[in-house]
Amino acid sequence: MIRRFIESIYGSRKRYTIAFVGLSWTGKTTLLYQLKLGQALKTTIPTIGINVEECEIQTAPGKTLNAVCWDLGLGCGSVRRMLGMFRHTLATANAVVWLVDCSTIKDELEASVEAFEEVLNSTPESKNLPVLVLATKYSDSQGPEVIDAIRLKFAGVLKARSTPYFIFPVDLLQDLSSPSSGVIPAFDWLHLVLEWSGKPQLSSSSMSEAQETLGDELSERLEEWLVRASKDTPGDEFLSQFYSVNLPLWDHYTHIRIAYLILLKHGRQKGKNMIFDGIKKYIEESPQGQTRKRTFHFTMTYFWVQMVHFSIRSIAPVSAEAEVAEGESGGVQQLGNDANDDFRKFLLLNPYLARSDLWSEYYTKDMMLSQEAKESMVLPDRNSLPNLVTQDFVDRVRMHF
Ligand SMILES: Nc1nc2c(ncn2[C@@H]2O[C@H](COP(=O)(O)OP(=O)(O)OP(=O)(O)O)[C@@H](O)[C@H]2O)c(=O)[nH]1
Ligand SMILES: [Mg+2]
Repeated sequence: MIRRFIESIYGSRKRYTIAFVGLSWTGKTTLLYQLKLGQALKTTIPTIGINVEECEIQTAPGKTLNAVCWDLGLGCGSVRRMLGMFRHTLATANAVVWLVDCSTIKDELEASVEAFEEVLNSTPESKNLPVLVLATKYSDSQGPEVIDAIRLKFAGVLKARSTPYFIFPVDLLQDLSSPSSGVIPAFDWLHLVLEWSGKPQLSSSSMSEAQETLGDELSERLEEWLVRASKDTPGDEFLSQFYSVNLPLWDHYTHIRIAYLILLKHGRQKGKNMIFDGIKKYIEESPQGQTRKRTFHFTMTYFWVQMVHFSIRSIAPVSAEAEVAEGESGGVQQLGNDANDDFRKFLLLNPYLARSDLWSEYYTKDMMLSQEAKESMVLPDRNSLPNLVTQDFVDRVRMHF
């Protein structure tokens, strides 16, 4: 089913699907936007969830590799923790691009190879995928011996497979046309391999096989949410039910959809207050038992508003929401008939939002459950909340295209 949603969102035009994977901070997002925008991002922040872009990569004069590229962020977790979520992408991918950071191999090479093996073994399909290993930040490293060390370590896993692989040193911050970039030769190799392998360009793996790989609790919840969203009342009606304290359920899904719809419609500044006031009112006036006598939690509400807003901006950078928020025009965006489809797309690209305990990546339990956090906004004591610096940069570049 997840595959069907992906196809309904991105269409079934023939092109390759390529998954970018690797330990944190190895350059996945930088690579994605280099390929998409032809320009390196000046700053990035750790990716929570998934970035996906359609890229047209000029691999040789007159040759274009059309690819849907998935940047599989680790959020604050490890590759192992995220495997359940990655599986459905890997099950439909035509190739894996694995990134390993040359400048940290002393500490991370071992972990990278281990994670690499886990990823390749995570689905029946990924076992047979061609692999391009990009040794990133090569100019910051000590030169060819680093690549030798990477080759040696990865050889154990790669040689045991019968599918093509290659390791390329690259510098993702260099202009793609610069000889020290290395990105184009690497993708030229991959392009040749993909053409040569003659695989259908959208993997033909049967849905049931892909489904079998979705054992993970979060994947199951995501599927449940996607079904629920497809049958849910249209956006404006859902919001009317919220304002009139008459929603059928009051659960995590409901909260995420409320935040999504209001932020989309009213922008962040006005929307945030509407969400806060609306939730307070709902808790006070809700039908007996529906909110199980929960009291309003300031920091928790702020946390989810921030995460949903961040997620909206991550997938729809120059959306009406952004214009309303940035223009501060006070305008109201009408929710279209396809609001349910948009919400499904939103969920699909931001699956981590279905984790009701996501806050624990940022706050300790003691902090979040404290009286102070309940009554006012307290800052995270584990990791800082994601912000929009990177995304704003991407938006600005995009607007010039
Ligand atoms: N010098 C140099 N810096 C790079 C290169 N690739 C990425 N970086 C920098 O490394 C940092 C991490 O890059 P990201 O693209 O955010 O890495 P990521 O793999 O997406 O990180 P996560 O989302 O946390 O997993 C950024 O500061 C990049 O500018 C490279 O090839 N050379
Ligand atoms: Mg990233």
